[in-house]
Amino acid sequence: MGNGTPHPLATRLAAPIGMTRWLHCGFTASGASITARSFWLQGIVVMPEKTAYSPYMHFSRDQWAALRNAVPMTLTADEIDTLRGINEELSMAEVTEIYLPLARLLDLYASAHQQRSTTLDQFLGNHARRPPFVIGIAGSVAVGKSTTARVLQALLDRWPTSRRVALVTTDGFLYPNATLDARGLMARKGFPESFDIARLLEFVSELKAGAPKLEVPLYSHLVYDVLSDRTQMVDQPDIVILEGLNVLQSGMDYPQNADHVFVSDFLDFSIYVDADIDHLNAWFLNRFMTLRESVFADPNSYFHKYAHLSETEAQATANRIWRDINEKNLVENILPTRERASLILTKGAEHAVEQVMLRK
Ligand SMILES: Nc1ncnc2c1ncn2[C@@H]1O[C@H](COP(=O)(O)OP(=O)(O)OP(=O)(O)O)[C@@H](O)[C@H]1O
Ligand SMILES: CC(C)(CO)[C@@H](O)C(=O)NCCC(=O)O
Repeated sequence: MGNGTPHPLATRLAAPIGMTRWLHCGFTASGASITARSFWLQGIVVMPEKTAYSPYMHFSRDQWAALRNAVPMTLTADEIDTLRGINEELSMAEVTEIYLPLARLLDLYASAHQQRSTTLDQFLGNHARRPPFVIGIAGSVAVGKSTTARVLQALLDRWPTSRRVALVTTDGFLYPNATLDARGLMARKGFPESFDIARLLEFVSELKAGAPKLEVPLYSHLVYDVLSDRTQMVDQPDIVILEGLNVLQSGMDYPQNADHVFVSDFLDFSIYVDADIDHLNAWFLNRFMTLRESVFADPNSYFHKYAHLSETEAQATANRIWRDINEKNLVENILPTRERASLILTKGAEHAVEQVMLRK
């Protein structure tokens, strides 16, 4: 532990970002000297989050929602149906107040990126390059990354600039269960060592070079494994949304990655979806209990073995999986990457975004 690496206990203290939250920092000389109000707690420097040096602009929900008014945006009934299909619990207020302004911002950034690429093409005398605008979405298991990614894909896909938007999840780059099992890593799914990071880096590097027809492995939550007979084709889209708990992790998190190139080196914009750890636990539990009534009944489901459990046993199982795997991974490997994001969405108990932080 040292040199800016947060102590696990320190990250445990980090509640969702807000006016009253205290932010951890490690044993760095700069961290210790920034604020006179910092104090020592069990060997950790703890300091108020809102320092004069915050690299973020903070928006309340209302301030953020107001940013959609600059350009009037309307959704047709069909488009609303599409979004309902993504997640029945998603409220339309959430789409119009949070995701529409965000899609507008991303569209502006994508246009600027296109102009920059054209300038570079002129300089290089190479007009064949088609590098996409790559958006990363990071956050805990069960925070709603997939829902956020699908809503943004649907909105950007229908945007008047009509760009082609591909959605890729890094879950496809997990090692198959057979490999994880052989390495004793089945209880470490989602941790850095469970990913084929070299393959993921090769994909993002080729993607950013504008390569055509890239084949991406697919993960199934139903069978709880990488699919051996299906892949996804990514063929020079204009925008790629790369969703996964590891998209902001650095080379230091991956000792197996000797090159020290990061996935985030290939991202043009990144979003961290954040929520209080107690909300995350509740959402994971709710999802587990809902799946138990539907998907677990399917004999192909990896969790079929849990279908017969009583409600109390099922809850205990879900809480154990949360505590021993997903919460641990969040505290040790995901939460420490939050402040690397270009934008942080902080959700409240009902999934409504309460605060938006955008890098200056
Ligand atoms: N905006 C939202 N409004 C209401 N419910 C939501 C929203 N986003 C996600 N949820 C619910 O939260 C749970 C987790 O969402 P989702 O599957 O999108 O998370 P995830 O971060 O992609 O998780 P994982 O990493 O496990 O795939 C689901 O039950 C989903 O229905
Ligand atoms: C596949 C991941 C790692 C991320 O989506 C996650 O959903 C997962 O399976 N975690 C392992 C523990 C669990 O079964 O929830």
